[in-house]
Amino acid sequence: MRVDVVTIFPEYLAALDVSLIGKARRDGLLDIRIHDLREHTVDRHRTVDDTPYGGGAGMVMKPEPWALALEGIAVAGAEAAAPTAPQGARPVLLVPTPSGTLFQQAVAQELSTADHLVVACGRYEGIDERLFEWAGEHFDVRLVSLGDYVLNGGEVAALAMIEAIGRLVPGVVGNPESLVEESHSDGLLEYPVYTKPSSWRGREVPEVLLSGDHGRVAAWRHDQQLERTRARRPDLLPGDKTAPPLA
Ligand SMILES: NCc1ccc(-c2ccccc2)nc1
Repeated sequence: MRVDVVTIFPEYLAALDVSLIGKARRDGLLDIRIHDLREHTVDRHRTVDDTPYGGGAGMVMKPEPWALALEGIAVAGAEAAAPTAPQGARPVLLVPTPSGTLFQQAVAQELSTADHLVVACGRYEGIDERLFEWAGEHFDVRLVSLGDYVLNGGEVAALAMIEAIGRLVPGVVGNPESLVEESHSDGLLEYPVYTKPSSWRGREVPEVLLSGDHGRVAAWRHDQQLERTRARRPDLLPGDKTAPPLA
């Protein structure tokens, strides 16, 4: 998967050089490129923002630098893909924003199959809306939120989304088994985990986990998932949310 990230703070994305995603880049599984939006400004002050029409506090990001940056990426992506992929789907333009649809595991799963992901990290009060209208002609535009809170820009959310998506690309996680029993992969929160020592500061590992009875362990773990989901995220449970409490 090719991932291009556009930002005025390229250094913010240095975390993508580390750990699992960093290894996937070095292994060639993820082709991640970071672009400085200011490289696509056309004035000597390298202006990326201006005051909002209609007044109000803060500044708005100008559309032209974004269009120039995204055009260059779309062309480069198409050229890089041309020899192998037929005229494939349009690149996905992923825009972290508090006004987006909720980014969830199902969205990460869907986007992990994209050939080309372009992530636009806004700052200030956001990007001129006309940029997204223009981008719709060239990209599959996805405005997505991580949750109902506001950051100072899209970079932190971009890191989270790229990790959530990138780790699902085949080969990135060594043992695909570990992707199966994760929170949200089966619609429930994950069960509690334990490791050595079996007795720690007077606290014991649940006996069932030491029993060697794989059937009992699986049943106990599923019960724990249900109990945790009911207690912490009843909204994830299918059907009647007012299910009676556990007996
Ligand atoms: N829901 C997480 C999230 C994502 C993006 C932003 C953001 C803030 C300012 C400018 C551009 C994006 N804030 C929160």
